[in-house]
Amino acid sequence: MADPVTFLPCCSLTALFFCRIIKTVVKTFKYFFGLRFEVKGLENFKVEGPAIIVSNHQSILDMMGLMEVLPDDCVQVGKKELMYTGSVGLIIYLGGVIFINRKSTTSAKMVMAEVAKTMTTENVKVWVYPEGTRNCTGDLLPFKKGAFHLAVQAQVPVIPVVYSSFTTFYNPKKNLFTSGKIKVEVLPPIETKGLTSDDVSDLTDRCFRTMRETLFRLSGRPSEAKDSS
Ligand SMILES: CCCCCCCCCCCCCCC(=O)SCCNC(=O)CCNC(=O)[C@H](O)C(C)(C)COP(=O)(O)OP(=O)(O)OC[C@H]1O[C@@H](n2cnc3c(N)ncnc32)[C@H](O)[C@@H]1OP(=O)(O)O
Ligand SMILES: CCCCCCCC/C=C\CCCCCCCC(=O)OC[C@@H](O)COP(=O)(O)O
Repeated sequence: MADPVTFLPCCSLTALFFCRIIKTVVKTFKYFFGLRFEVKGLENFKVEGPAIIVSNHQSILDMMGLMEVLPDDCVQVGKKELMYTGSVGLIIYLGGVIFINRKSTTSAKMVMAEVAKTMTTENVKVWVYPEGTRNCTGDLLPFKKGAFHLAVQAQVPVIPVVYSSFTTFYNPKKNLFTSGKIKVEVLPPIETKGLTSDDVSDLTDRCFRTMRETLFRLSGRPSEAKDSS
C-alpha cells in the first residue's frame, strides 16, 4: 500500500516560523566548523512564481550550504527515514520538508504529483537533491528523474545550484575535516513551459551536464568535465 502523503505546505505559519529559526541557527554553524561560503548567482532565484531547485548532495555539511542560499518560500524533499530521527525529525517536519519513500517509486511519484499541484497553488519553490543520496566523490551520481517530472508537471523552471567539492577538506573515511571554502553557484533557470513527459530525459541530461561542468570548474577540475561529457 502506498505511503500517506506527508506534505506540510511551507506557506503555513508554523512552517515559515520553523524555517526561519532553522535557517538562523544553522547559519551560525559555519563559524564553529571553520567553513566559508562564496556565493554567486543569487539573482537567479528571482523567478516569478514557483520553481524546482536541484543541487548536488555531498554530506550532512550540505545543510549549512543549504541555509546559506535557501529562498524564504522554499521546501525540501527528503527521505522519509529522516522523519524518525527524534527531535531533528520533528523540527524538519515542522519546517515543511516533504518526505518521500525512496524504496517505493509508486509512492514517491504520488507524493511528487501532489506537490506539483500544491506548489503552484501555494506559490512555493521545492528543493530536490536529484542524486537521491549523499555522494562525496567529487563527481555527480546519475540523476534520478523525479525532480524533472515535477518541474514538467507543474510547468515551472528548474534552477540548478552547485556546491564545489568538499574532498580537499572533508573525508570521513580518512578522518579528514579541516577548515575550507565552499564555492556555491546558482545557475540561470531552465524553462520547462511546453515540455511534456517525453522531454524529461533530455531535461535531466541537460541539467546533469551543466551541473557537472560547473562542479568541476568550481572545484578546479575543468578538463575532466570536457573529457567525460
Ligand atoms: C537542528 C535541525 C536543523 C535542520 C536543518 C536541515 C533542514 C532541511 C532538511 C533538508 C532535508 C534534506 C534531505 C536530503 C535527502 O533526503 S536526499 C534523499 C531523498 N531525495 C530524493 O530521493 C530525491 C531524488 N529522487 C527522485 O526524484 C527519484 O526519481 C524518486 C522519485 C525517489 C524515484 O526513485 P527511483 O525509482 O529510484 O528513480 P528514477 O528516477 O530512476 O525513476 C524510475 C522511473 O519512474 C519515473 N518517474 C520518477 N519520478 C516520476 C514522477 N514524479 N512522475 C512520473 N514518473 C516518474 C522515471 O522517469 C523512471 O522511469 P523511466 O526510466 O524514465 O521510464
Ligand atoms: C561532522 C559534521 C557535522 C556537521 C553538522 C552540520 C549541520 C547539520 C545541521 C542540521 C542537522 C540535521 C540535518 C538533518 C538533515 C539530514 C540531511 C541528510 O544529509 O540526509 C541524508 C539524505 O539526504 C540521504 O541519505 P543517504 O545518503 O542515502 O543515507
